[in-house]
Amino acid sequence: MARIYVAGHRGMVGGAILRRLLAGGRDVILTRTHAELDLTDQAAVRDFMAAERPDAVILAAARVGGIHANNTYPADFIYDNLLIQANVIGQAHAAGVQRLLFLGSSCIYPREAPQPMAEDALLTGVLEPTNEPYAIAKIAGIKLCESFARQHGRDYRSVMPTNLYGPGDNFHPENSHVLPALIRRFHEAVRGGRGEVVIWGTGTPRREFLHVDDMAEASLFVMDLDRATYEANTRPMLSHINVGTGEDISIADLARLVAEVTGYRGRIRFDTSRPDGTPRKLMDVSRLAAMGWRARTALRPGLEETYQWFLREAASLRQ
Ligand SMILES: NC(=O)C1=CN([C@@H]2O[C@H](COP(=O)(O)OP(=O)(O)OC[C@H]3O[C@@H](n4cnc5c(N)ncnc54)[C@H](OP(=O)(O)O)[C@@H]3O)[C@@H](O)[C@H]2O)C=CC1
Ligand SMILES: C[C@H]1O[C@H](OP(=O)(O)OP(=O)(O)OC[C@H]2O[C@@H](n3cnc4c(=O)[nH]c(N)nc43)[C@H](O)[C@@H]2O)[C@@H](O)[C@@H](O)C1=O
Repeated sequence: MARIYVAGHRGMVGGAILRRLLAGGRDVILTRTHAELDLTDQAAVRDFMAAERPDAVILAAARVGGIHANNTYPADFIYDNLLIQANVIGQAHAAGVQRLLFLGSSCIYPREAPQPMAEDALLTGVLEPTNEPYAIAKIAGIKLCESFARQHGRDYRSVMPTNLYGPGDNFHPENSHVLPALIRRFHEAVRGGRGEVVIWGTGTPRREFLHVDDMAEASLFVMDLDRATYEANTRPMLSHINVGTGEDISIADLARLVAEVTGYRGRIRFDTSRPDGTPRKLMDVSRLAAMGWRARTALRPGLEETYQWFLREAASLRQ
């Protein structure tokens, strides 16, 4: 019976990981809301870790947002995420926590990385400008875990998720990621009888979408790997492991799929004054596949399930 602290348990990924851990019934789960424990506050995180001394930490708390949020609030994205990561990872070590899983992001890879992007593409080229501050913070998170492993023997691991979606997502009209943003926009167009929906950019970028329940399963799979297997598959630097579906779709085709799922039959217009961001960021998921994990949820059923969740929860969505 391990005591596991899930940081960010009210978020989309943290919530999915919490559901999975509770369903497993094996462990005692520690949680704190943002109001109870601000992870940018080093003294508060130090006191929490010293008092609770969890056996393991899953770091799914972060300042998170889509291309517009990243492009508009770069200081918030680099500063808050550097603080959250340094505090949680550094104070976990100080409190003697031996096991930790850090969630990074696919944006850590160079904008022009060969596709699909393998783990060793990290730091081989310039990053996508629209989310470079956030990406730098995430790269620092990987290096924090790796360094506490090398210097202090900690078993601190990192997974790099591709774009995620599902229940508990952020559907904010401006600051969310593309998939939830389109669900909300097409839904409101149908309800409002509108004949046109505007999509940002050219529609030509491609994205890979992993359902958050698959991400939760993959996170615990990596967490439970024996250390020798994890280290053998993250050489030379004990670094990180990609998590994705291995398939991508253009934003234009995603929009058509969301239109079908929401019953929208009007026109789609592309607002090319809005940025496209990275042209493509398909993850090479062969390392994780070689260790025995693959995504199971196809995009169409995953989208339909997410839309049903959206309809049930629309009244209480994060604004
Ligand atoms: N969503 C995606 O497409 C992707 C996500 N990821 C990564 O996965 C992880 C989880 O993302 P996701 O679940 O989508 O994000 P969410 O925004 O849904 O959840 C983030 C959680 O972190 C909490 N949080 C933020 N700042 C603080 C703070 N200062 N102190 C305490 N808690 C805080 C939030 O609480 P509150 O809302 O109350 O502030 C929220 O519960 C992140 O590391 C993200 O970078 C990686 C790739 C893709
Ligand atoms: C997970 C990942 O998520 C972010 O990177 P991103 O994938 O570029 O982000 P996104 O999901 O917001 O956009 C994907 C594409 O979609 C197009 N797009 C069209 N219409 C809308 C729209 O209405 N909203 C949004 N958000 N995008 C739209 C948009 O123009 C772009 O071409 C970063 O957080 C990054 O750091 C990161 O980690």
